[in-house]
Amino acid sequence: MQNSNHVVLDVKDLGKVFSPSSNHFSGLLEQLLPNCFKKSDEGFVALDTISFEVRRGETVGIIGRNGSGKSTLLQIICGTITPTSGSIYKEGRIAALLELGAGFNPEYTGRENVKINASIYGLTKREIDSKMQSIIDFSEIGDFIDQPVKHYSSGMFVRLAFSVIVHVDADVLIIDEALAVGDILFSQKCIRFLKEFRQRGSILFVSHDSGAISQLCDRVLWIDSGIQKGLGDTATVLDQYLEFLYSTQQETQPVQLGPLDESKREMPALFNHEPWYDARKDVIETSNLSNHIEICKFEAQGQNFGDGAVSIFDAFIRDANGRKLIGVTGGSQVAICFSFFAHQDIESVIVGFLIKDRCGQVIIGDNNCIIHHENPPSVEKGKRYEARFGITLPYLAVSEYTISISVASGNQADHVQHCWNHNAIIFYVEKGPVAHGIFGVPLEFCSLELIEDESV
Ligand SMILES: Nc1ncnc2c1ncn2[C@@H]1O[C@H](COP(=O)(O)OP(=O)(O)OP(=O)(O)O)[C@@H](O)[C@H]1O
Repeated sequence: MQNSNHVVLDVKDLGKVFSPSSNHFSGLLEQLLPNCFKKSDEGFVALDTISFEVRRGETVGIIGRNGSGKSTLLQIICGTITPTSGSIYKEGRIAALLELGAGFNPEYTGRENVKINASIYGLTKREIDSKMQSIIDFSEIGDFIDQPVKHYSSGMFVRLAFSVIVHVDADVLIIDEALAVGDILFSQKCIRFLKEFRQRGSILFVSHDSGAISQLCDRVLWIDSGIQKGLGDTATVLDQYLEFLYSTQQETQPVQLGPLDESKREMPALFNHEPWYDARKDVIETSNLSNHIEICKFEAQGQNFGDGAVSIFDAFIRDANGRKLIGVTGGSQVAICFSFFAHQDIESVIVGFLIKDRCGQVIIGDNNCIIHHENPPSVEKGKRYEARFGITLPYLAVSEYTISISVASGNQADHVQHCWNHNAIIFYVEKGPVAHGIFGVPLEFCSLELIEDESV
């Protein structure tokens, strides 16, 4: 289904204040993390004037750190918590997968809980009976369906609860984080269902997993400490959120440096070995499957964040001979490069890049941590440097891509961002040989062998 302008969920100026006595746990958290908490005279402000809408056929993601108010918001929308202020307009049948086991009675069997749950969603007894086997099959919990759910693992709870909402013909699905529980095969099955559901319904999806959010969501709402920090297209809001997670640092210093004139510089060959071998290379390169990639110029004014100890002033792609490229084909050896100026001496420098697709999903990302693990590089104040990552480009699927680049220091687990540039390089792929998947790799051979002849 195409997104329409028809609004199925309209949340306006929603607020929630928990009374001080309502939860000892939040009181404890408040003592431990005082900066994360806002108080009002009446109690703890869990949500403060949240407004957004979900249109028919749209998938909206909700992100935010732990305790930011995501579950509270979903519970208010589902009617299990009353808001302190604001209003909600809802249309159609809403099915929700909230916290683990919510809505299940632990003493009843899985089958009994399915009956109760499905009837709450408005299914008749006849409908429930006709769908029961399919619900059990989807959940893959087998004979456990006749055990009391108090004996279920958390994964089994999610399987059964998800299976119920798959079968209730909802117009709007509300999913809280739950896909993180359970095994990867079931998670993939759920993601496949949600992708298919998007064709006919709307989804509100809470997750800490920006990969899942970028795969599924058209727009994202970002909440922090109960305050709406962002609402907009997925890639933009995920970038803002990432920036915020690093935001203990100050603004980047303004970039005033231009690219260096390379016309008089000798550039040595960057690679000393052959690129990959693809048995289809000649066909691909001489046909309209050639994976031509058009590269845009570095945008100095692109979004930066970091503590400003370095300024990135150029980013580009070089070919194997070191020439800056405006176009390239998938399967070529290239170096993803960027130059920066060091405003101070820095040790243990980490340089890295992320290639993301149009939805903000990371396709490839790497840094120098492993290659330089024995001898991490340092930079000196007042000097310019160029970071280069030599890779063989895979064949990329038709899309628009961006490359984010960064300079940090420390180690993989614990580092300070000096300068992160979102979307430093933008490039486009208009055609290519990728048959399935996100990108293609060389097909070195493909054969069909006779292994036994039973006709003789
Ligand atoms: N019943 C309650 N009484 C008092 N405070 C509550 C209550 N329920 C939630 N809170 C507080 O409201 C805040 C928001 O909680 P909520 O569970 O909505 O956050 P969240 O974003 O879903 O977190 P997480 O990502 O960890 O699931 C937290 O500080 C929490 O302690």
